[in-house]
Amino acid sequence: MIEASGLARTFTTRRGTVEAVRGVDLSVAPGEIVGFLGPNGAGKTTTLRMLTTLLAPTAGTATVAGHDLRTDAVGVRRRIGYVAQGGGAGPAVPIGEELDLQARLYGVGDRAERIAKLCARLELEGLLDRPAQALSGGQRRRLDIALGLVHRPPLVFLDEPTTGLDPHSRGNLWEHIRRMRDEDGTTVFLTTHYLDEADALCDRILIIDHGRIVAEGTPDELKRRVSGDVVILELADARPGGGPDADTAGETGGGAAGETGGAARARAALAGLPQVREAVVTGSSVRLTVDQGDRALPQVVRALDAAGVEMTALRMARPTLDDVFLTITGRSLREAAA
Ligand SMILES: Nc1ncnc2c1ncn2[C@@H]1O[C@H](COP(=O)(O)OP(=O)(O)OP(=O)(O)O)[C@@H](O)[C@H]1O
Repeated sequence: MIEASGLARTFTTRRGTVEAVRGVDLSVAPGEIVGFLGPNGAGKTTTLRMLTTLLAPTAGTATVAGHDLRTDAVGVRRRIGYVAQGGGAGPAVPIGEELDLQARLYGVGDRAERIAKLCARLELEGLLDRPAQALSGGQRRRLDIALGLVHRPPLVFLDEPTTGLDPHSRGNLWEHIRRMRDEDGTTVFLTTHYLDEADALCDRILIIDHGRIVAEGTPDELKRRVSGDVVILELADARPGGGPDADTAGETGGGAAGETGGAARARAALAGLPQVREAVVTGSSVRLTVDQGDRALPQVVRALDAAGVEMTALRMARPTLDDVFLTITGRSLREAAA
């Protein structure tokens, strides 16, 4: 649905040249929800504006929804929907008229039917007499999406769709975006700087920083690639020698001298498991870094059982996308966006 190669854009300002996008290659399959994630100023909007024909690339080529970006911008525009970043109060006309005008502009034949269906789908029924200024933030974003979808585009671009919405409205909008794909097969390309949004909504994520794509994959792949999963064990008996009178457990890592009895036995039992990459002991806790935690967990339990190591608790934690960004760029996404 999208194939782009070496897409770049520089801006010339009074202060000099800004390389907003420095050569982006990307490929989006039909029916995918792809998230373009990065901090403020990373180049997300500039890339989106190029892919939607609003901005000419300085270099690179792309085919979008079957049409060449450089030679057939009109063809691209007919086949895509673009929902720009939120903001602005919108015109004072009733939203029903706004939707009707948009449908006329695109030459939609069955306008009334299309608008009724979209409004039912996006929970805008009963609001058609109101102007956009009289809508809540969530309703306004749903109207923006309805306007972008009125001509049934197979591909829709959403620029930061949930920025400024409260958590309930964000969750609600995610549902609508998912349904758009599940029920109509619409391909969705969205930008966001919310990690939870990319994680919850997207099949695949592209991470952009300083105008370049620095990582790409499903949310799970990205998290696994960077840090593995973390399993935390609480040992019933972590004291030296395992005896009831022993006192300090101490902090050890990597099998240091003075490791406690239970912890030493746990480490020995886990050493042979291929999925366990690292074990760090802190007091009575053992923190394991493992590949594919859901598969490793039963084996960890069996190995500890066989070695007679008693546990009081066992939990698995997944690395977050923020960990991914931190590992790749050396900065947290929040710091980078500040
Ligand atoms: N018209 C312009 N003229 C000069 N510089 C620009 C222009 N548009 C964008 N830039 C610069 O290009 C870089 C990328 O901007 P862009 O808006 O694409 O980032 P973004 O990732 O979408 O950020 P945000 O999350 O804040 O929307 C920034 O340094 C920005 O200041």
